Amino acid sequence: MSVSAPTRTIRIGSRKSQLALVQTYWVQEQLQKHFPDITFEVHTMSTQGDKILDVALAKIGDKGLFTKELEVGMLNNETDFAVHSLKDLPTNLPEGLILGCVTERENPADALVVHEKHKDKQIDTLPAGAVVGTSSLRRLAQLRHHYPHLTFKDIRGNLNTRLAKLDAGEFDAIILAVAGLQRLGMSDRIHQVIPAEISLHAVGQGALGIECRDGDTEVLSLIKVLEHTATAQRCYAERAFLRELEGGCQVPIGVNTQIEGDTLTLTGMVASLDGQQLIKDSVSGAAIDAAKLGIELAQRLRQQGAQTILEQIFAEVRQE
Ligand SMILES: NCc1[nH]cc(CCC(=O)O)c1CC(=O)O
Repeated sequence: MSVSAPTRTIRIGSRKSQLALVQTYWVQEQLQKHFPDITFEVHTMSTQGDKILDVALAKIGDKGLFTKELEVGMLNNETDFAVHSLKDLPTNLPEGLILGCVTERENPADALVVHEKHKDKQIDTLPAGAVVGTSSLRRLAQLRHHYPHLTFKDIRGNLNTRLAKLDAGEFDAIILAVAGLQRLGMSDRIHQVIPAEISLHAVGQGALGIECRDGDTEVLSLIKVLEHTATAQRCYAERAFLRELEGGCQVPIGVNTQIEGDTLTLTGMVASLDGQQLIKDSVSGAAIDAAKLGIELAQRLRQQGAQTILEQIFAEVRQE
């Protein structure tokens, strides 16, 4: 009697948002092509971040707002790996889990999306008092620094909700990640790609991070086929920089990375919430020493006053 080899099923954890699903189905499709004999199943879950929609993100101290439930699924052996927007994945992962793969990055920059009445404007020509929506302290601090005449207002909800609020006239403009709009087929809403000189992007922005169990060599060998080395090196440098600086809450930290040959250049900034202080510097070195470069840049910014800015922010958040 012949017994055919049982087909292995790999279970992928994902959030339910439209963006999360587009990203997870992309990973599923790529892996299915590489491994036609394995079945890849998507298991969706709601995370805390999907449920709490009425509180400003910056005030929710808990990191891993969009990842915790997915991590519990892997630790309980209900799923085998999880697909995240890398920028939502905390720099310190729970015991037993690792960042197993970083995929090729889309444009990591931020985009300006404007209300129709400002279609002839750019970020530097929006009128004084124009209301700009963002929930990110990083975007807020950098834009306030450059454009103190603009008014900033918190905005929450998924991409479609935010765009609807903009179109309804609640905001003159909003800031969103270029990558998210591209992945959802809404590139036509990108009015301006904000230059890195004005706003450094978030750590990991535009890349996907695949998290799995530490030591699960089978799953690791599968997901590694989607790894993009240059993106991974850039993101390891960015994540080391953030890990070295952050405290217990969201902080205005931005980065930019470039790779030329074997050399990686990491630029990073820390700003005060009012945008009045902004400390920025760069380091270059071997791309294979990515994490070391991140730590080195963090130490340099500390020496230039970043520590004082961060302590002030931690104290303010604690008081609220
Ligand atoms: N937490 C929100 C989030 N997480 C990932 C993206 C976009 C895609 C990316 O940066 O990879 C977004 C939306 C945004 O910032 O506009």
